[in-house]
Order: sequence, then C-alpha cells, then structure tokens
Amino acid sequence: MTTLTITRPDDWHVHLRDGNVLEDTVRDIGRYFGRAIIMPNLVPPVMNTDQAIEYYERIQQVNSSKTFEPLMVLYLTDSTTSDDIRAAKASGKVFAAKLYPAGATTNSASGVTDIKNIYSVLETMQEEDLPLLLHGEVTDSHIDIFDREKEYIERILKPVVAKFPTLRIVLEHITTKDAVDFVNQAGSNVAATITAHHLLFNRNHMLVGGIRPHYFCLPVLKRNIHQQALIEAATSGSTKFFLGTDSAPHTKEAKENACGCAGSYTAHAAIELYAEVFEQENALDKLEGFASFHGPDFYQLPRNNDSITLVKESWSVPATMPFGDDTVVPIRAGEDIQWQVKA
Ligand SMILES: NC(=O)N[C@@H](CC(=O)O)C(=O)O
Ligand SMILES: [Zn+2]
Ligand SMILES: [Zn+2]
Repeated sequence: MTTLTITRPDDWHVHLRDGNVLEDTVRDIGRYFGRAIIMPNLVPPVMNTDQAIEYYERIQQVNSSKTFEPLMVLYLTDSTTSDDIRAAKASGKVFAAKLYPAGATTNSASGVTDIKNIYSVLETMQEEDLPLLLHGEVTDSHIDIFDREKEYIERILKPVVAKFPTLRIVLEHITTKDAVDFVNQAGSNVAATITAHHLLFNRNHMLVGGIRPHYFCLPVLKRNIHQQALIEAATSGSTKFFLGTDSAPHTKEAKENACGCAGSYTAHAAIELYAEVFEQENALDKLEGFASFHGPDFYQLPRNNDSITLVKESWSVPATMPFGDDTVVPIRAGEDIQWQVKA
C-alpha cells in the first residue's frame, strides 16, 4: 500500500458561504486542513472587521475540528477606507483583502469599479503589509472570456505591481500560462494559488460531448497548453505557487440550470485530487511544499506542526452531498478518486 505523510496542509482560497450550509462546508474543509483563507463574497459582502469577526464566529459555532482555523478576508469596494485596512490588520483575525472587479464573478456586484478608486487603500495595505488577493479578470464586454485573465495582467496587474512594489499580492486561482509566466518573473511579493480542478481539467472536459455545468467556474477552464503550464508551476517546487482550492459550492439546481452559476465544489476531496496530479507528474515529493509550506511562508505565518497521511486506496465520490436544505454535486461525482486521507 502506498502512503504519503505530509505536514498538515492549508487551503489559501475557499468559499464556505453562510447560514445553514456552513455546517456542511466547514465539516468538509475542516477534515484535515489546518487553516483556510475564507472568501468574503457573501451577500452582503464582508466589508469591515466587525462583519469579518461576526462571520468568523458563525464559522466557529459549527466548527468541530480541533485543528481547523478560519483566516478572514475583507471584501474591497469603492468605499473601503484606509482606516478599514488599519482596523483589519490590528484585529489579528483578518489576514488579507480581496479585490473583485465589479461584475467579474459570483457575488462581485459590490466590487471595485475602477482600480484607481482604491489606490490610497492599496498604499495603506502596502504600509500595513496586508496581502492583496486578486480575482484577476477584466470585465469589459468586448473582451473574450478566455482572454480576461491575460488582459487583466497586462492592463491592471502590471501597473499595480509597478506602483506598489512591496505590496504582497496573490493572483488567485490562476488559469493561464500568461499568469504563470508573470508570477515567475515578478518579485517574491507576488504569488499565486492554483486549484485542483484547473490542474485536472481543461475546457474540453467541460464542453466536449455535452456541456458539463459542474466544471464551469471562473476564471473559466482554458485550453490544455494552459493546463500544462499550471501543472508545471504547481509541481515545480517554486515557492510562488500554493494550494487554494477555490471550492465554491452552489446548489445542484443553481448549477444545472439554463444560466448556471460559476463555481466547482472540491472541499470533499481537495488534497486527494491534488495528489492524483502530483503522482501523474512523478512529483509527489513536491506536494508538501505546495500544500503545506509555500502558503504559510508567503502569509508570514508558522507552518503547521503536525501531519496527515494519504493512502492510495480508491473510493467512490457520492452523486450529491448535503448542502443545507439542498444538495451540491461535488467534482468527480459518481466516479472514483485514487487517494484518501487516513482518519
Ligand atoms: N470561482 C468561481 O467560479 N466562483 C466563486 C467566486 C470566485 O472565486 O471567483 C464563487 O463564489 O462561487
Ligand atoms: Zn475568483
Ligand atoms: Zn473563489
């Protein structure tokens, strides 16, 4: 039997949602992750430290894991102030601020309409050393959806990195070779998260033989040369790339719909899915760095000091999983996954 023991991993990008689904999302993500960066795109969003702490407490009320700790994030809007940033940093509970370009993705309607509106806030984030997390896609209607990340890097990210040279920035859930190349050539203050689904799939998985809504997420899956670049980055050992599942549940009904929501659920099998990719690349020795070291090092937090053990033993993913009063269809529903985490 093949086993792999690694330092306890963290998830640097996850959506837990709120209300009666929290019990399900927190149980899944807390199975073995030590910490997780909790995305603030609730309705209404988590815009200040009081709201972040209230959300933290709602998560902790249903958190039965002794090892799981939520790390909160502020949602930037055109009205965020420098005082909001200072209060967030001082709270010890907020670890980053997230920039959603208005209209770019799920629950981004209150996002920033023009990056210049928050330049003074970014200045304060640089001073306070609070990381900026980016959903890196432009929203212009004339820009093709497959080109929106590349365009964001050229038009928004490059100028921001030049203007705020010591601001720590995470380009979230990268999907293109352009993003990999940009992050690789940038300074050590610029990093990226990579999801399991962008490593496992390309747009053919979503579109060939019928449209598969559970693979639809944003930024959308790209062609296989981009998938290959992401696999190389994740398995390279570079400290600039780390694990962020972007597990983003929507009800079965909201996904299997004439206008299906963007987001894929992977919290039921996150490290298990990453392990498949690293094994295929003969890079299982690089999984620990990607999943357990590069993230905390970038966030300037201690690495976890215990471990988990993965066993190569196939199991079947259920067709649906509980999601409050509804159900969610997890990635690989009804199919097998090769690895599992030993209880
Ligand atoms: N990734 C997604 O497709 N959806 C996310 C939002 C996001 O991370 O962009 C969601 O909240 O559903
Ligand atoms: Zn996003
Ligand atoms: Zn996300």
